[in-house]
Amino acid sequence: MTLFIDAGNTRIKWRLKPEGRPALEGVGVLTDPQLFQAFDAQSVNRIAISTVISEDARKKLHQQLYRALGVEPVFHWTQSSQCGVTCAYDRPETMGADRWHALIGAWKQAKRALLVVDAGSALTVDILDGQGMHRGGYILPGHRLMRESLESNTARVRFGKALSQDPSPGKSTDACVRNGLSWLLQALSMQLDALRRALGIDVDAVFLTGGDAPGLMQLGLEGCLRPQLVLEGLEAVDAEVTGV
Ligand SMILES: Nc1ncnc2c1ncn2[C@@H]1O[C@H](COP(=O)(O)OP(=O)(O)OP(=O)(O)O)[C@@H](O)[C@H]1O
Ligand SMILES: CC(C)(CO)[C@@H](O)C(=O)NCCC(=O)O
Ligand SMILES: [K+]
Repeated sequence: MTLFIDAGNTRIKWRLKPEGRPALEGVGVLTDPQLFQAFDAQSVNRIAISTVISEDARKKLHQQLYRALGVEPVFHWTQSSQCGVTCAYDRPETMGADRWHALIGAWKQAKRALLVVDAGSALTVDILDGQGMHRGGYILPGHRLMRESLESNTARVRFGKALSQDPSPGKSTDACVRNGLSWLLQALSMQLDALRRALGIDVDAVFLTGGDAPGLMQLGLEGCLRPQLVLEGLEAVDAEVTGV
């Protein structure tokens, strides 16, 4: 069976699909040596990967998987056109494979104009029109990266880790920062909503994924939560390549 992997900048998500049995899924971090020990070495005969990690980290992941499972993994990258979706980039190979696979996962389901919001380490927004043409997107720092950049570039702005869902003005450093990020993400939700309406996209065609997606929904962003959207697109791409 095939092992599907989405290796992001922070976390790695995987899915195994045994025939006739429910899929096995998991989340981990690349530095965990136990990560792949859960897989039965006998039964995995193909590994398909979507990744945005550095070339060094990618080579390491390749080695780890080969050692653990005896299978050479196949890496899937952004193409100019695939599975009905056409990339807007002049240089498609420079667009993150996670964005591409998320778009394909969403297109496979919706087959109409749609938005994908991936709120992971970075937050990305991508637009597809009703013909599957990618109309471009946005890349922003994610919630954790925004907090970290504030913390590491100021001396006196110190605050707690807990996320806030309160966008009201703060009256302490901690509340100013935490509520400030909520306020910003609420503004982002409003922008996304305006974009969606301007493009005539209904709520069911807004696909939300990534660790911070539930938080965005709590701040008012409407859409469908699809935590495994990248893996879903990766599966479609791999099926097209292998002809299964
Ligand atoms: N258990 C968790 N571990 C890490 N991040 C988490 C967790 N729960 C929520 N988050 C939030 O999720 C965000 C990271 O999302 P996600 O796990 O999708 O990242 P990622 O997939 O590793 O990132 P990317 O794919 O963009 O590299 C962080 O900004 C953090 O606020
Ligand atoms: C933007 C991220 C980090 C989101 O995971 C990833 O898709 C990436 O590394 N992209 C490369 C740059 C681009 O997509 O244009
Ligand atoms: K991601």
